[in-house]
Amino acid sequence: MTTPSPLTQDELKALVGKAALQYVVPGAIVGVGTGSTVNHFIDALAGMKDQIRGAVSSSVASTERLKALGIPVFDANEVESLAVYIDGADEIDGHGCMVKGGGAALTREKIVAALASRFVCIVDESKLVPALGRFPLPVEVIPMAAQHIARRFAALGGTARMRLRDGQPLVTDNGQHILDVTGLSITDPLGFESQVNQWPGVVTVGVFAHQKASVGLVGTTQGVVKTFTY
Ligand SMILES: O=C[C@H](O)[C@H](O)[C@H](O)COP(=O)(O)O
Repeated sequence: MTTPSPLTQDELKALVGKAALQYVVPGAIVGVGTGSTVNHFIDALAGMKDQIRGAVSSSVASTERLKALGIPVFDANEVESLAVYIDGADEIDGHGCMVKGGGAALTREKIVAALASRFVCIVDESKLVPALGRFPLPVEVIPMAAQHIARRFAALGGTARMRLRDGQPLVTDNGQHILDVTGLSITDPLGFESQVNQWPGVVTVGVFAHQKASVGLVGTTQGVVKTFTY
């Protein structure tokens, strides 16, 4: 008897991306996040595009993918609210608090998530953590404030590095830069998010605690597991 080979991380992402379709409300506009897991969701969503009005997207990359598949994309200013926002995460704790921004889309992700009544987070099991802080924390900053903000993180015991692309500071969809901060211990995600949000020059901190996930769908080798619903 042969043992089935374990699923790859990408296969787990595909599994959970497809499972998220059950949260899409027919006839509605769906909030769509960014990243490799969400890309699987977008591809699956194309199969039911005739049943939805369209999407509000959190990045140029997701917008391009949605449009290429024939899914209409609305500007966030055109909608008052969304029933559901579906997005991945770089890590998620047992309370639904997340670190996001590994794909530099954190600011628009927070904006679209804020419009939604329900945040469905789709991850493979490698993203589950007992407490936030394993993944380098992305922080979108106004370029002229980068060094000042890096010093503030150093005072908290962290090390901030400018994210580079092709040897130059990465420029986000919003024309800003990203600092990736290691060495932090985020014991109070709500308080930490509020604190960093107040620093001049911070556009968005990648802790999602005020807008945490209401549903967690986790792709595991045993199938998709719903971790919590608030
Ligand atoms: O900025 C990017 C987002 O926060 C992503 O949702 C996050 O990085 C997870 O991406 P992936 O599904 O590719 O691991």
